[in-house]
Amino acid sequence: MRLLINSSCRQLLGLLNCCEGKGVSSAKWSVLNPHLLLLRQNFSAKVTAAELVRYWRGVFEANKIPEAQESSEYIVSYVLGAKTFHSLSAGSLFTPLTAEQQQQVRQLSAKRLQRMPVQYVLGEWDFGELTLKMRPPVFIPRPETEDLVSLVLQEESQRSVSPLLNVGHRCSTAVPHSVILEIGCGSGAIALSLLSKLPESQVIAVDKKEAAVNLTRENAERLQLQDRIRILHYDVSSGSWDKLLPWGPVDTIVSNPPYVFHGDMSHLAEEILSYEDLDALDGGNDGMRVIKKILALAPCVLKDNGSVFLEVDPRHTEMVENWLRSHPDLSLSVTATHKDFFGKLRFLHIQKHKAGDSSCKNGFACPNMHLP
Ligand SMILES: C[S@@+](CC[C@H](N)C(=O)[O-])C[C@H]1O[C@@H](n2cnc3c(N)ncnc32)[C@H](O)[C@@H]1O
Repeated sequence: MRLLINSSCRQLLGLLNCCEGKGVSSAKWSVLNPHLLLLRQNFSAKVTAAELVRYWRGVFEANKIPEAQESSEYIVSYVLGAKTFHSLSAGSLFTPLTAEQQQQVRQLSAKRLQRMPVQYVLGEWDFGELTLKMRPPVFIPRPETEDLVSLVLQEESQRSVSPLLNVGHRCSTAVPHSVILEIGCGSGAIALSLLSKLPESQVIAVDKKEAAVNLTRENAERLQLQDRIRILHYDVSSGSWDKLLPWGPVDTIVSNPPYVFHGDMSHLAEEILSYEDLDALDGGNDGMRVIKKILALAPCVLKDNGSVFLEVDPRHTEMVENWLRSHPDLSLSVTATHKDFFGKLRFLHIQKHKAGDSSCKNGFACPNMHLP
């Protein structure tokens, strides 16, 4: 990293000498080339947020760092205690940063220059209305997954207005609180968003990676949502399922599983390949390695008519339908597909049919768990 900065400074000094010698005024050059601000910064402590953003954008661009403008805005805003550059007041935009603040910006920018995703650089990121701690290599939640949460919330709101429940001789609109199982919780983005919106619900959040389990736990405590969540170190390929039922069969399973086709993995951005856990993304040759395990598990832990909500690759919508048709013993079928905000088929709603052959009795081996 230091090498990168040093070499770009050396090049810059060469360029400066060369250009000023050819009659380009230094004032004009400083507009053309934000690198000059670094040199200025070394001589003068008075650097404003706007100037720093401009300067680091230039350094990032010179080093071919993607999203140079956004990266520098996020870093400078973070150091000034704001979420976005646009939310900074005019006062803080043009007030010089202290030496400590400038140093913090330098340290964070140095990480970004090493292609670290800005979410890990800052150590936190927003998902919906929650601010979550981020730590490599735990998967960084993507914005489209917020729509997966919305689909589960929609289903929950329908449940709460559905048929009147007969409570003894009285009728009531009360619906028993739902139990939701999230498979592959990562930082806890989905599980904690659901808990924060569903004050009566309970969530079991599982992940096969200890780093993810720990981060979900930390985020749950930071958000004070730890009382209604069980966070378990669990691999859905393990073939066991009884530990997933602390509250009995679940109403809903939700998952954003690893679903990238193995052949597509090498096309991912350097930021992802170098910092994120590739196991969180790689879905095997057909992208369905973990999806099939979730579907095989579903009838064992779901209530009758329970739902599975999955985020998938657009190619999976048809593949999953075909796979479920060829496994009728699972008693599952796709009831809806939904597009993401790019218009790509991204989400599947799958439902368990009412008590079929596959319904599993708690404590007995589930016949579906050994499907490939
Ligand atoms: C795409 S990430 C999703 C993380 C989080 N739910 C989100 O949307 O930000 C997939 C997660 O599934 C976990 N995972 C992968 N294989 C698994 C398995 N066999 N059993 C349980 N979790 C698994 C990974 O560790 C990773 O945290």
